[in-house]
Amino acid sequence: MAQGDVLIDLIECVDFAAIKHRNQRRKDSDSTPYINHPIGVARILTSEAGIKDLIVLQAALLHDTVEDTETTFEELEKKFGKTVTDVVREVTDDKSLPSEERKRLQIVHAPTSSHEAKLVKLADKLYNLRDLCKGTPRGWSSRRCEEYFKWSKKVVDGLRGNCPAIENELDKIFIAKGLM
Ligand SMILES: Nc1nc2c(ncn2[C@@H]2O[C@H](COP(=O)(O)OP(=O)(O)O)[C@@H](OP(=O)(O)OP(=O)(O)O)[C@H]2O)c(=O)[nH]1
Ligand SMILES: [Mn+2]
Repeated sequence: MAQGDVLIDLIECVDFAAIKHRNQRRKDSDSTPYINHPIGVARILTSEAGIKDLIVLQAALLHDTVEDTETTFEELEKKFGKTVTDVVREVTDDKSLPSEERKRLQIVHAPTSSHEAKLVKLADKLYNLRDLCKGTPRGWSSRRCEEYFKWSKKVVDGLRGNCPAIENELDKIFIAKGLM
């Protein structure tokens, strides 16, 4: 694919995700716009892990649109194609399930997910854990934060061997939290 076409495809994803997440905010003290998260996840993949795979970067930008907005997989497939959509599908929790079950399934599904989905999930976890290191999300107890670190370690253990740069950064956090 020509470089110009790659850039067009990426900007389409940034624009689509920005529109879909436009009314959402992160749970930090600044109520940061939610779109900072998917953009930051894509940036971890490009700037920290050197990933240039367009499918992975598109999936990173779109990864929370179905889970957290009214976006459907059909809509994604029509606009961005089946390959990107399948990666988003792999990293999307089924919100109809109770939270405990969703958390359990992330641990179960991590080891058998595709390489592309593992990369997105690793960057997603790194971004969220860095946020947690900066402050407690609105409405969270310190116990809930601790549980999130422990659970994340179990998910990440199933994603290992796919991206040393990101795994190394995650390990620094797990070591600092006494989990390794
Ligand atoms: N650390 C942190 N997380 C925030 C903040 N604002 C929103 N989030 C989102 O909260 C989710 C984690 O909170 P949970 O309570 O465990 O997730 P749930 O809402 O799906 O049950 C993450 O979803 P996710 O990206 O889908 O990842 P995952 O945790 O489901 O894998 C994360 O993006 C914030 O300020 N700090
Ligand atoms: Mn996310």
